[in-house]
Amino acid sequence: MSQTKEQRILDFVLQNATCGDPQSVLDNIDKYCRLKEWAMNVGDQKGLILDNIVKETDPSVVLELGTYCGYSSVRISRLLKPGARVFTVEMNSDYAAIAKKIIEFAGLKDKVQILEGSTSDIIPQLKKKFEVNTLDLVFVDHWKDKYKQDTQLLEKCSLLKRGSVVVADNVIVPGAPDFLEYVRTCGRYDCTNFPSFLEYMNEKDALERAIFRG
Ligand SMILES: O=C(NCc1cccc(CNc2ccc3[nH]ncc3c2)c1)c1cc(-c2ccc(F)cc2)cc(O)c1O
Ligand SMILES: [Mg+2]
Repeated sequence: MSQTKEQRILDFVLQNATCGDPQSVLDNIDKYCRLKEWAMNVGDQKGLILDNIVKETDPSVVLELGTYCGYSSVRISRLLKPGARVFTVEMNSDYAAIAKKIIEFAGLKDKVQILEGSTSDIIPQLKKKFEVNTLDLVFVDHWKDKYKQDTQLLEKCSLLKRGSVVVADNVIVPGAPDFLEYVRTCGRYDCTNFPSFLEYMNEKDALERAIFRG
């Protein structure tokens, strides 16, 4: 059966990274996607900015929208204190299967729970089904036209508290203009833009950090 790009990324990690070493998993995904085949991981440059935001926030409960191959799940969960958790939502079951293997290879399966399905269905279940009270950090990296509606859904489901940090990837490329306009003008967030570059390319991109005011 012909392989997918995501299967080739997984194979490269299994053959070249060190089992139980999250940094080697990240380094090998970045190496493959820079040298062989581009893929939509947040990447090493935006990844360093994300690392700093995670370290500053020191979150106990993280929600990620858009798992893909698990690169940012590994990136975030490798920095968490014992007992802290990442819930990551992925609608594409092929991506979810690859991510599961990459997260397990990195030795982080006890910190990360992959929730398969649409954010629209899963976000309203987080409190009752997954025993979430509020979220300390949200990393938004799924369909760009769902960023705004899902941020509003998080508010509606009372999953954000004062100080909850929402970080969005790709606010320049592909862009999420309605999300940016919303968080910057609705009066409920303190926003900061972190200019960087599109993963593995020289094109400008940015992360946006929106801290919920409560
Ligand atoms: O589009 C992107 N990522 C999102 C994404 C894309 C496809 C499938 C899914 C499926 N996953 C999923 C998960 C949960 C969900 N809940 N509801 C729906 C749903 C869906 C998600 C993306 C694109 C580029 C990019 C491409 C081309 C280019 F030229 C420049 C830049 C760079 C990135 O960094 C990106 O992140
Ligand atoms: Mg992205």
